[in-house]
Amino acid sequence: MTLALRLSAITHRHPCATGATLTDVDLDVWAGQMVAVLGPSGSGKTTLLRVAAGLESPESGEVLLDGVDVSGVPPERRDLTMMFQKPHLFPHLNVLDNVAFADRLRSRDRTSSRVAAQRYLDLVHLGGLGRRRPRQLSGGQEQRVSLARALAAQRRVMLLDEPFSSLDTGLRASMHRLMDEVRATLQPTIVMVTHDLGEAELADRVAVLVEGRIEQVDVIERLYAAPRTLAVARLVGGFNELPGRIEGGVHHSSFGSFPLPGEVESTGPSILVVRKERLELAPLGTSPTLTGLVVHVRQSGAHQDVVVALEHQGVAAGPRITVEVRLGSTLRPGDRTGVRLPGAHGLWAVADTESAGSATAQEEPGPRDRVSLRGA
Ligand SMILES: Nc1ncnc2c1ncn2[C@@H]1O[C@H](COP(=O)(O)OP(=O)(O)OP(=O)(O)O)[C@@H](O)[C@H]1O
Repeated sequence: MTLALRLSAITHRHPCATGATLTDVDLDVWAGQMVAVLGPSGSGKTTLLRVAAGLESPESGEVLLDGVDVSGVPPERRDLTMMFQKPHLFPHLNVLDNVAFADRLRSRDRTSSRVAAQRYLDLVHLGGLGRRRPRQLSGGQEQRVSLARALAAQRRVMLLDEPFSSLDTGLRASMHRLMDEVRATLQPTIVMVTHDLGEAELADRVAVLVEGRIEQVDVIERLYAAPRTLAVARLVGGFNELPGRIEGGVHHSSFGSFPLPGEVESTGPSILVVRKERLELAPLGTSPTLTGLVVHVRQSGAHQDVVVALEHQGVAAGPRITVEVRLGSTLRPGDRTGVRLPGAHGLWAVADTESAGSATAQEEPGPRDRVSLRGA
């Protein structure tokens, strides 16, 4: 596989901003693949795309296209195209000529650029709308035309900045299906920024950006199963958190001692992060791992989330954990219940940097006071 785009050690600071917007960001994008940059609002996603496109200059670091440093190359001469949340179609051109525009810029003759544009319009299922003006299109159609135009430009890398976030749920789902089709047909190289986990699932790999730093680059399944940091776990969502400490591959807390999978190798303060769908409610008589009081039962999509305040020394004042129940629950708030944790293969732990930070003031933590992931 060829490395199409590499962002190497990018640090960026906006003029007048107090801190850096991006810090030491590395990102590799292989030809034909799609990488999603997932992060909360303000984490620096758009700035990262703008640096790649040459619309912002980083304080340090390099942007390489096919191995060539393009840091000094202006945006219009970089082999990249950008697609935004708003389509930005040319209002005075019809749909076909909007899509043919990049070819016309490359001095291709009108007829053959229109023939090529028609193929891209067919690909986005708007083959019959070539003669319309952009104002005669719906929002979803405009975004399809915008996608066709970006594809027709045939640039090395497409940079998509939350392109579907202004569409309603149904249209967004149909754009996601279209992206799958387009990727299967043309294998474009794509970097797409999004704050939507469902959208990130379209990509081959997801780079999680939090406060300007890449916290993890992984396939989506690993983000669900093995987040590297608490920030990643919280962004992905659906994790319960039990603070404690790891010693010898076992997580210890006032709620018990739980062996961790072999790849979690650490000592020190750490938080057991357990997915809500991996927990089970268990009757009290069956020696459950934990006990607690139901405080809330709510519908979550097709499932129910049962929120349980854990008991510690007979008082239900511990952390609240959520158990996802697929078949519905007869439990009601105020009921006492047991909860069973999965075996080691379903458990994961991340460094508790907040506790580790506060420990520094009282005691000097040892050099091994962090969670590291063997083989991750
Ligand atoms: N031109 C600018 N000057 C100063 N600060 C800026 C500028 N543009 C963005 N910022 C700041 O940089 C940070 C990152 O902004 P950016 O737009 O890259 O984040 P984002 O993750 O794309 O956010 P969103 O998802 O809300 O679009 C924010 O704190 C923002 O306020």
